[in-house]
Amino acid sequence: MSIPMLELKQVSRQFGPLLALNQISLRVQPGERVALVGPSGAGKTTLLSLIGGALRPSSGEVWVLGENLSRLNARRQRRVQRQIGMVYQQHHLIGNLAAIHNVNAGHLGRWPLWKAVGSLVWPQEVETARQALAQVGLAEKLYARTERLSGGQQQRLALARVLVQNPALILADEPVASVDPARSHNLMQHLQRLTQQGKTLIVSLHDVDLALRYCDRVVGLRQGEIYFDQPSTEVSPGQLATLYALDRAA
Ligand SMILES: Nc1ncnc2c1ncn2[C@@H]1O[C@H](COP(=O)(O)OP(=O)(O)OP(=O)(O)O)[C@@H](O)[C@H]1O
Repeated sequence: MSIPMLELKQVSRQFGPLLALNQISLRVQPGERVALVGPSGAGKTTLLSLIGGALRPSSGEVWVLGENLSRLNARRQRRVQRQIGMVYQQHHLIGNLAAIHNVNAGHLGRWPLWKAVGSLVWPQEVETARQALAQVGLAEKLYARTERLSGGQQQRLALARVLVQNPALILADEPVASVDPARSHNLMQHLQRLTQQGKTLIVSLHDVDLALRYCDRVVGLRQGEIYFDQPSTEVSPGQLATLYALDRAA
């Protein structure tokens, strides 16, 4: 069997006295499309941050691409990091730069410093950036100032940056927040297409319908624990109602 893209081994994370994640074990194979759903505060963002390496577990182990994230030296950590692309609620774009510079930020883990700095004056790899923007329907926005793009366009720009990075694993934290329903479907279709090209997707979603429609596996989180983990075709309305209702009762 191939090395899992991701493996969490009894991972817990505390913030002071608060146990945000409790003994989470999860294995994700390359090419899987996994949705994290659950009520606010269930631990979805914390889980994605642990996988992305932005947070360390309080106990347990996080393995990505066969490497234990806690045991890596700086060089190997960078190598794993380059294989992880992030799409956030806030797009983390630099507003006063042209779209191309934000797209080219996807190269930063690979480009030497001189090239990254030089590209701000004389944009590098323009054709790659143009193709990535074209893939998300923004071909004509290559030199548009980022802050003049609409929220939905900025979201797609953030996705173009991930396309340029070309990671093996994409982590998306509520990527369709503050986007109208048509754009939400459009963005999810883009993400779905990426996994059809062999990438792995782990996406947190408040919209359960999107999770069921675009992901093949759904992990329900509740109060820091996995409440269910199963193919989206097998998730029942009753399970979902309980996932959210239990939290309200707690
Ligand atoms: N940096 C932090 N310091 C203290 N507590 C935190 C921190 N980050 C998260 N938490 C707490 O951990 C719990 C899980 O938060 P998390 O953001 O992971 O939930 P979530 O499922 O992503 O919620 P939402 O759907 O509202 O984004 C919450 O109780 C939250 O308040």
